[in-house]
Amino acid sequence: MPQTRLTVLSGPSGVGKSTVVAELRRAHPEVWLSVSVTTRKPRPGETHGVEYFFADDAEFDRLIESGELLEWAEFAGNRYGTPRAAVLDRLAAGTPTLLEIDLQGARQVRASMAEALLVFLAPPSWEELERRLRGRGTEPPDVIARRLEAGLIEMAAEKEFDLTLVNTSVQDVCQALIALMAEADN
Ligand SMILES: Nc1ncnc2c1ncn2[C@@H]1O[C@H](COP(=O)(O)OP(=O)(O)OP(=O)(O)O)[C@@H](O)[C@H]1O
Ligand SMILES: Nc1nc2c(ncn2[C@@H]2O[C@H](COP(=O)(O)O)[C@@H](O)[C@H]2O)c(=O)[nH]1
Repeated sequence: MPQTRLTVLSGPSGVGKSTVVAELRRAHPEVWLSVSVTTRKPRPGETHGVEYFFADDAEFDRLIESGELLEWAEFAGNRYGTPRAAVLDRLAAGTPTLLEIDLQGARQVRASMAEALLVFLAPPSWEELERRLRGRGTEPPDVIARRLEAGLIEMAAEKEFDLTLVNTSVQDVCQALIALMAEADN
């Protein structure tokens, strides 16, 4: 089976990346989403090995030093990284493969895998982004402020991506994303 092209989905915190990816995987279970490692504490309902592999700082340091991460970044006070081997195995097997990561991680993927498809997920407006992030209710106000600060930087980097999808409708974004992934492999 041919090697597939890696797809990366990025965008500011609260734009709806996880929501879009969950819908995409519901409708297209053949797509494989990388499970990242993070030093962030689990939110209620999150399970080790499902949303994330939750790690302490020492374990994260070890993963960096051993070269086991394809990319990693510090985001709003926590570290996040993509386990390298699982991604390379899936790509080699021809599995449609998706990363949901921040801007710093997307830049690292671009540097190491020039052929990757980088998709920027944008909010319909800044006000709607704030509404979604606050409405999710998973972070205290100081963390929301840090995430919005990072969001300003992410929004300014939109042009670095191959294309932008505006998350007005989760269904529409999923359809566009799956079409892009199929196109990228042809
Ligand atoms: N198209 C949409 N219309 C309205 N609300 C949406 C839409 N997409 C996502 N949301 C809502 O916005 C909130 C943030 O979504 P989500 O957690 O998926 O964002 P995220 O980009 O993954 O955030 P983070 O980067 O912080 O993990 C959630 O409450 C979700 O239900
Ligand atoms: N560079 C990376 N960024 C990642 C990775 N996994 C997730 N993320 C991004 O972190 C923020 C915050 O996520 P949250 O779950 O705490 O809300 C968000 O932008 C994610 O896309 C990763 O492996 N590398």
